Amino acid sequence: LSAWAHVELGPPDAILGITEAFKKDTKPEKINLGVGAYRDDSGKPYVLPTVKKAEEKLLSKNLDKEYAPIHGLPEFTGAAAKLAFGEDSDIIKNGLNASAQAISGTGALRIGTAFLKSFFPGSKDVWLPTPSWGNHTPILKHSGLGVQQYKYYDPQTCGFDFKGCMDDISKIPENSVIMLHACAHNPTGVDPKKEEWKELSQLVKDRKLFPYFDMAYQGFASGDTDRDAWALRQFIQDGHQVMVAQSFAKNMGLYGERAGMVSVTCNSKEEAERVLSQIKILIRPMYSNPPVHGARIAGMVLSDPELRPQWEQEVKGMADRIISMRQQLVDNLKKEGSSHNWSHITEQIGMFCFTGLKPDQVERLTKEYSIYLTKDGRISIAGVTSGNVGYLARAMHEVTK
Ligand SMILES: Cc1ncc(COP(=O)(O)O)c(CN[C@](O)(C(=O)O)[C@@H](O)C(=O)O)c1O
Repeated sequence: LSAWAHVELGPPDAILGITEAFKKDTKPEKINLGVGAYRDDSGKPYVLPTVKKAEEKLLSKNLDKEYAPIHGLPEFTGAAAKLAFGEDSDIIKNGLNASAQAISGTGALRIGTAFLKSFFPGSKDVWLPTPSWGNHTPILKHSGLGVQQYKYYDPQTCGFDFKGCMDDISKIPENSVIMLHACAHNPTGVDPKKEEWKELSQLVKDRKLFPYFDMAYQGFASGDTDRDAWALRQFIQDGHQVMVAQSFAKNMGLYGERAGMVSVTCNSKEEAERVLSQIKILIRPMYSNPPVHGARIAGMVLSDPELRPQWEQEVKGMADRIISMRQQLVDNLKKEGSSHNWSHITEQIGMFCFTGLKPDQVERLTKEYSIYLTKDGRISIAGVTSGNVGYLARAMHEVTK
């Protein structure tokens, strides 16, 4: 009898499994709106020109392939910290951030939650918005933490349930961890307004909650990297200690290079050194040290005086294309004669649109039109192009008549 006779076939991943199904579909008009990966207007993956330029510069340096430090390449972690906290942030000036390169945003969340499990002095429950990124719960469970939820999305308006969110947060037990999406909330695309963020910050402080920011889309939401880090920086300005997970998958197109970082803000340089030492002890038995190529690219793009401004333009270009696709989708839905209010499609921000489609309507889009999206009705606007937006609008109109 095989040792694995008892192993059951697990379900496909709710998000990445959509791409697997899409690849099997042979219909020419098929559209993949599942995974949050940017495509240009011809539906092709986009390698940023600054990333290509950085790779050429790196190649000419003939670098070795030695191990990176456990907590990553300093030329990456230093630049990534400035991107998140701001070029002239006191956190950076006073060395108050304990920052470790991670295996993209997922790795940053995994290490950060493992650190919370071992060292957070309060509750081991982490409070997620409802809904949140599908992988947040499995990551928290992997780290041995509990998962609780607070209200966030309002299905009636397809917008932010600010009142419900504040009510729920006011009931979260003190000294718990609260997960916040810094910008471009996944899966809803719904972000609090600045005034609402300020009230959330005050309430999180009153409740003595610890904010863990997941910032996977900095620059990709509004097109401006400072604007997209506003909530994180506002919380820090309001005196919160924070943990933040960064990803360069979307804003630098480094999906498969797995470049990310986890940072914890501390009260002194000495405390940051103690915290980092413990993060390194968590990393070493997990994967020992991170991949160097993506970090070298990201570090160079962020700090090279010629590449940095170009990159900011490229990120803005991606954000702008998505914003214009949102508008074109709404215009086409109107042209199809849809009587629904689709204004949430242009009010939401970032990679995703929470359409409000019901599971049976989602099912029809896939079965009858070969349009692939997650069961919850989330579509990646990055998969919409001027070539397929008309077909998408017609299909959405047909299934929502
Ligand atoms: C909120 C959030 N946080 C972290 C990540 C991690 O990303 P990475 O590990 O690649 O840096 C994603 C990516 N989420 C997806 O875009 C998505 O929801 O489709 C997709 O990449 C994924 O892995 O699910 C995300 O949406």
